[in-house]
Amino acid sequence: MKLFRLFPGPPAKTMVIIVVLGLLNSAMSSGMLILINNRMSGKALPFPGYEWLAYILLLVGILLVGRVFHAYMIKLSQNALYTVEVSLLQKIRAALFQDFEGLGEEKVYTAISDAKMLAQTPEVILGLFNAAIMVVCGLAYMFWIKPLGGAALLVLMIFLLLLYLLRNKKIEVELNKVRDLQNQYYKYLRDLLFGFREVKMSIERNENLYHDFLQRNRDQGRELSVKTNIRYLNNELAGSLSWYLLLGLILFVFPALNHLGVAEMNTFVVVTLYMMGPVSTLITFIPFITRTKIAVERIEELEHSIRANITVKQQYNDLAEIQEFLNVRFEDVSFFYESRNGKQPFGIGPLNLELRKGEVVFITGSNGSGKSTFMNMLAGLYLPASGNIKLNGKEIGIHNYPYYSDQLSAIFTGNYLFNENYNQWDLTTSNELFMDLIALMELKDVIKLDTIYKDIGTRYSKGQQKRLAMIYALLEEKDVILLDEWAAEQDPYFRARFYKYILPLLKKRGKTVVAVTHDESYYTCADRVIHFEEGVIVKDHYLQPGIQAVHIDIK
Ligand SMILES: Nc1ncnc2c1ncn2[C@@H]1O[C@H](COP(=O)(O)OP(=O)(O)OP(=O)(O)O)[C@@H](O)[C@H]1O
Repeated sequence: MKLFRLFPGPPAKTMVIIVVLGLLNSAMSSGMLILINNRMSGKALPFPGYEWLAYILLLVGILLVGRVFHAYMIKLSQNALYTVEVSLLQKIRAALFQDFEGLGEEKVYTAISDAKMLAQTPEVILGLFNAAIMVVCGLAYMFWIKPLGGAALLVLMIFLLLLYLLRNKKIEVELNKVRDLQNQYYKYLRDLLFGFREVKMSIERNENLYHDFLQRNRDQGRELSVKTNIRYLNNELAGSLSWYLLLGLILFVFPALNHLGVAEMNTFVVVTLYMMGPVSTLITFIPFITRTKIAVERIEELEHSIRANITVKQQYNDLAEIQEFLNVRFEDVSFFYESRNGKQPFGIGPLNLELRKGEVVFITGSNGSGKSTFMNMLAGLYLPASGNIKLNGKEIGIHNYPYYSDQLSAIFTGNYLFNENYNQWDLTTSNELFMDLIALMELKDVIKLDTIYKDIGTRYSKGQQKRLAMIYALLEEKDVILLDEWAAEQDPYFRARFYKYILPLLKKRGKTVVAVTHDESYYTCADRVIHFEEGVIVKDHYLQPGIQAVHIDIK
């Protein structure tokens, strides 16, 4: 069964424990049933005078086995949740960036909540097994007492059960509609919460979002929920009434047909009441199977849609040996995004270029020309569809991409600042490099050293966050730094400082800088300008120091 692949430990061992515990529990529950029934009907047991002791022993036994049963179940469920969650996180962290990008964060969140749902599986299977044994025992007991009565009861039970399930199936279809409405509701709610500032800026947008989407959705949700829940209630009531139908059969029909005596009638009633709980457990299992199937499929789909076969940390990788960056070469490299709606996807290449140690290279080009796509390739985040990338002459294959990326620092547009110091940098005044970088980025009066990782989003402005990102990138002390429109959020003063002071300083310190920029007036600050249009390099040239603005040929 696919499901067991997601759980820890050998399935056989788990099954044996479930079977043993289930049998023990059922044997004792059945013993209790027989004991109560015999006491009620005045039948003698093989140990006259000690029925009370048997009763106490059975009670203690049921309690103890139940305790072990449930403790085992809790452990099994938590282990299952842990295994599924950890394996998902492992796969996600090792996933190729381009696969992750295509996935979307909602799918990850859904898979994690699916994992939580799957964690209930051991509990449900255990309960189901137990319930099945109890129902079989109850029915067998009735067959043993009166075969015909038992058979009649079984047939009626199956009929009522099928009726219940049929009605429930219809309700489930409606419940799916409620769920769809709920998903849409979250989408609109997300727009309200994340776009709150924009919502406040337009009365029309505010009114329409509320009346035409949020409120209308909630109206439909309320209407459908009331209808569905009442249907559900009716079915549940019909389900409970079914038991009274069965009891009616035992209390009135069977005696009228002279089929059951009083003692047998009592036994039938007790057994029927005893089976009520286990039968409902069996019924709830059916929708659970459907939900589990969907959850397993969704998790598997996620696993298949990400190529998670790259081991992040390997025992040995030849790129890890590289001490100094010399050059990176693109040889006939191309890349294409996935095609959507049958449209021709955007692609770049074939690209042929070499970036050398100590160069300050600007990547320029109009919007959508492929600059960021190129930067993602250069960073080792997008794998080429064809061609080769070589670092210091060593070819980068799928197995050593993480080591290639690890040689570079990068600040992307919409750069993310982490909540924790995952690199475990020394962020105290005793770290000279750190203090030097704070001064370089002119953040002395802004950074509170003890709270640097707290409230990043609110404490620092966008421009300050970029400067902080630069500090972290330079703390990595890598030879190459990639910047995607880093200066876009900086004020004119700091922008000039970046191009005219910080970049030359980085070059002096031996860094190789590749920066995407639209700041035409600073193009002269580069050693080399590479211009993109429609995914290809249309101009790649070196500048002489001190020469005026670069002339760019636009196709
Ligand atoms: N994840 C993606 N999936 C599909 N297409 C994408 C994706 N990201 C970008 N594109 C497309 O690739 C093209 C190039 O995008 P890219 O971000 O590389 O341009 P850019 O030169 O950096 O533009 P800008 O100057 O606006 O930042 C665009 O047409 C864009 O629609």
